[in-house]
Amino acid sequence: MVLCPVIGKLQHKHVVLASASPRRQEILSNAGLRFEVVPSRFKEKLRKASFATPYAYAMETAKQKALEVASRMHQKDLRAPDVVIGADTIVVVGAVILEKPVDKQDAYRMLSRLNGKEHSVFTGVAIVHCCSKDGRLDTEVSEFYEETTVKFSELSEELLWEYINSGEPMDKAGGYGIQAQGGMLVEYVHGDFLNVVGFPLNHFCKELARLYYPPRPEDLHRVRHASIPAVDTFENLSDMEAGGSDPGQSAEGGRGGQQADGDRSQAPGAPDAALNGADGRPPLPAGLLELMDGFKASKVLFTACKLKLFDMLKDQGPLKAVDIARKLNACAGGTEWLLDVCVALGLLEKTHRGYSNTEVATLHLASDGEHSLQGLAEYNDAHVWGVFTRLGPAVQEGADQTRGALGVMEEEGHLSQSREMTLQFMRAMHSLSKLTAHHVATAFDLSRFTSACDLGGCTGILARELAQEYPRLQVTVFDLPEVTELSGGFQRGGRQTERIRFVPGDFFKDNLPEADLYVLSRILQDWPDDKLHKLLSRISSSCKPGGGLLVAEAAAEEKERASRRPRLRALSAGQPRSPDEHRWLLQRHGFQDVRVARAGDLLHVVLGTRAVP
Ligand SMILES: O=c1[nH]cc([C@@H]2O[C@H](COP(=O)(O)OP(=O)(O)OP(=O)(O)O)[C@@H](O)[C@H]2O)c(=O)[nH]1
Repeated sequence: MVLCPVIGKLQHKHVVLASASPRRQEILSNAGLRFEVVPSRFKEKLRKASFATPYAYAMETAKQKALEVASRMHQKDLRAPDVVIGADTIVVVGAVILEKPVDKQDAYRMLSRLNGKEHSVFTGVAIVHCCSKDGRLDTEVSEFYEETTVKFSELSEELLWEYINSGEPMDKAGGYGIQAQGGMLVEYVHGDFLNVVGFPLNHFCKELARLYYPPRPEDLHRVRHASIPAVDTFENLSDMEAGGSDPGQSAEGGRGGQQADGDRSQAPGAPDAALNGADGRPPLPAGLLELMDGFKASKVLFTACKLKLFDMLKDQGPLKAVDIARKLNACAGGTEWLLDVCVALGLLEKTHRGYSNTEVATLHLASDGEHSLQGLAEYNDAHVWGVFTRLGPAVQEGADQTRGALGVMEEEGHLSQSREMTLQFMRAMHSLSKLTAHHVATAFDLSRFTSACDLGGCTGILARELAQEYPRLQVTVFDLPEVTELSGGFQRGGRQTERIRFVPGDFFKDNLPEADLYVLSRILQDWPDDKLHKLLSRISSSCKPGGGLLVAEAAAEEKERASRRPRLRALSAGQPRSPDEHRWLLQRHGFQDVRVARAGDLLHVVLGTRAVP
């Protein structure tokens, strides 16, 4: 059976899988693909440091594996197969790339690195189309990669060795097989499971769809496939190839209702498949209606946070509406409305005993939790909300476009306004940094540095994470005096606090504290080019040769730049820069060996070493 019709496109072609991996063979034959297996002899010895990203390395290795097989087969028979597929799977933890262990000790080293942590698994895939012309081999290569995040539980030495002695780790990237006993080591997986096993089947089908069903230019505005198009969509597209009816209509009505920009939410205009009337009336624009109401939902969330509703229910819930109203000193009717909307939004639960928080509300909306986003909600309500009400006039009148249509940084100008505003800003940054600090601190191995200075480090969340991760590191948080003065209120005790100090100052004016490593986390995006160059040049002058600069910014690879969150933020904070732009900025300011890594879902991190001037 061929469920995915695009696989059927390869049915009559001579397809070769250039891989000895039994897992890849199984995944592809389970999908209905018929192919010959010719393991590649390409030695996986490319210089990792010469690649900008780990996935670039995996894609190049996959390509070389496939090309080696294509040219060997061509040389032998003077005939090449039609298609050769190559793949390479790697595990990335911090800045380190792990492949297959060479022996048990190596497997132990790998598994110890992964123990208790999150890591990324990348599989690079190359699809090589071959053609022999006048005895010469012509190839056309399409390549892509898929990333999956995997977290290991905390595992005992005993368990690690037991697993290693089972023999399973030896032919597996990172030293574990998630599909077998290695699955027991894993706490969670985010992304495509088969990608971890060795072949991202879903992305492969999308890539085939892209190659075999390119949309006609006139259909581009209508057919937007982020997912593998539904079977009926393909059939219509095939009809189109054969000169059939207009596929655009049915493609829109099919299951492919996701946006091409990578956002998983339904496209605003995309119809709900079940409501797509056959009577010629337009389908209900459910996504659009949801967008129209989006601001109301935000305001409900902000109001409930401001009233400290989630704090009250965390400590005292479940409570009846009248009791909540009494405690809030609010009107009973109004309170009940608010509570019921919170239930509808998935923030509260309602039973015969009254209202209580959902798990997500207790975790992220109560003010004292480790993962609380209260500060962000409060800041968005008090400030960003107002900024966005000026969007219309700002678009018309054309504010300073370098900072986005609104011409203001969300964070700009408030620090000097009032102590309360500064605190609100700090609470928002504190909330956000808690989500990302660990990823930033561990994106690269920073153990060679003994002192770090986090410029604009605000409440010291990242400093704390750095100190925790690197026991030799002394960390300075350098921020404006009005910020450092208030930062004490955010500190928790702990041994690593002894290695953190707060120094007041302005990074545009004052001498920067001495350090081996300078850190800029979510700072560069807030400044226009002239200021940014000024700041980088000041850091470059203070940084000794061999010292480092670590920059963390909103993830902004091409596909992400187009997606919803960064786009909305860009309205008030300017367009995020891509990893390549950051690499170039660091190089321009005297940093070499610049490397880029992902830090969780939200950020990318760039690390450069100061060259001898
Ligand atoms: O959870 C799992 N993770 C990884 C694997 C298997 O690991 C290897 C990865 O190695 P590589 O990409 O170099 O592929 P090879 O096996 O050497 O085959 P090639 O001939 O294609 O180079 C891969 O086999 C994964 O399947 C796993 O099984 N589980």
